Amino acid sequence: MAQEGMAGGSLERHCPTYIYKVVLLGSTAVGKSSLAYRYVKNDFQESLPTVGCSFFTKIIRMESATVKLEIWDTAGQEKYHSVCHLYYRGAHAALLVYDITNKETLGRAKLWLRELEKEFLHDEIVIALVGNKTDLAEEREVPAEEGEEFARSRSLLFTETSAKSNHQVKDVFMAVALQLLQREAEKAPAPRRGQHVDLGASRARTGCCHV
Ligand SMILES: Nc1nc2c(ncn2[C@@H]2O[C@H](COP(=O)(O)OP(=O)(O)OP(=O)(O)O)[C@@H](O)[C@H]2O)c(=O)[nH]1
Repeated sequence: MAQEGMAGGSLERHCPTYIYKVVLLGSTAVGKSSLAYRYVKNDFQESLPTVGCSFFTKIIRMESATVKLEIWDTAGQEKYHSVCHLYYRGAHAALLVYDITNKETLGRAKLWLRELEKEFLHDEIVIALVGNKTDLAEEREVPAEEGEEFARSRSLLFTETSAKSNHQVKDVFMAVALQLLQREAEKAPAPRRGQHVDLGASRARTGCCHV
């Protein structure tokens, strides 16, 4: 459980820490590892094939809370498909990644969505559809509107990114974190008159910090 230390000063403000599991799902070579790598290490490498699953963490400090994202990067190759459900079990959020230069990968992302819908109740998991590789605009096969329209029809977050040129990578993880926090706030019990209530903890494990 994440724990923040005490900072000096007489004014203490309760600041919870939320720990969320975020899984990256999608076909092989759509750029899942590259997105995680760009977000966590702010770097891009041409070759990062995933064997099974790799793991990254990222801490986001916000005014009302600290969010620790545990990012599970799953391998997209078919041979790993049968074990993938083990990785997304217990996830709070999923990024369904496709490659905008390969229409088939959007179809695969839709199949992942079906799998997630079997595993999770509707509001149990935050899902973002992510069209990656916008730097390859000339090779685009999936119009942005198509991804956007599909995401809207299924109430998913939607962003197009480029791990290579660092386009909207931070934004997509931030949007997920904000939606997770918003859900915490919605689930928290209504405050009694005069009572101060911070964002409540439910499914997410929480730690606590005082600043
Ligand atoms: N042009 C461009 N290439 C990218 C981008 N993101 C990833 N790539 C390249 O696409 C290839 C696959 O990227 P990975 O990050 O390994 O893809 P993955 O989805 O993790 O693949 P698996 O581990 O096989 O599931 C690599 O050659 C990357 O350099 C991007 O935004 N733009």
